[in-house]
Amino acid sequence: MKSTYVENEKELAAVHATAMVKNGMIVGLGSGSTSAYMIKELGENVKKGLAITGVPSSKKTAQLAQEVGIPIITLEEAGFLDINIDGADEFDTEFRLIKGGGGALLREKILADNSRFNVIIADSSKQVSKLGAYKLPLEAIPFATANIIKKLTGMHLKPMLRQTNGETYKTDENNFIVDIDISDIRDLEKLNRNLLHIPGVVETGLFLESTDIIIMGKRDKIVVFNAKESS
Ligand SMILES: O=C[C@H](O)[C@H](O)[C@H](O)COP(=O)(O)O
Repeated sequence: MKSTYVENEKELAAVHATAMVKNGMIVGLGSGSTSAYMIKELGENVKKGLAITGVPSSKKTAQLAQEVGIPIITLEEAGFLDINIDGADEFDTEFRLIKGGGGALLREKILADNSRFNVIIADSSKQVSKLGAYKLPLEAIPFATANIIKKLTGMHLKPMLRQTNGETYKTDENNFIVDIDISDIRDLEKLNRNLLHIPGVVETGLFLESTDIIIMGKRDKIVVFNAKESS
């Protein structure tokens, strides 16, 4: 069970971010517990008259959005998103993220890539000076996963095939997740390129360039990091 203050920080950041969602917008809806706060708040705003459409990044998020009354459409129907709001497992001072703790990294990265503006919402435990205390998730196709794991072992990345309740975890796209240890890696851009070169690795949870703003809850305050202001 997470401490109450972490939950408060998540909710603070999530609610703050919803103020950026205006009438008529198409909104990318992230996955995970922080995004769930954002989706519930947006649902409240929809009940009060906010006219938006959501594009969910996972089946779980789609279900929650429907439960709280946010009309949802597919990415194909949307074409492009006005804003995308999502959580993160870690972020550093260069606006780089590890995502995919909940297994939704592939659709999340596609939404981030198809959005005009990307907002990350997080509690303060997600802020790190160096990415990698959290394991980096990779999405891999089942046919290739055993051999991918051998390659990753050879790269000293300590791969672990993700399991839940004794079964191999499957993503919404019916792929597997392999979690790797990147704590010793210095050049994340190079690592990401190398990982994506392995046939059968569909995507990585490294989000290196997509983030515009990070909204972080810190105790009872909000801290906003703006990528434009820092570059
Ligand atoms: O796959 C899951 C997503 O990338 C989440 O955004 C990430 O794991 C953060 O989740 P939470 O808000 O529950 O910490």
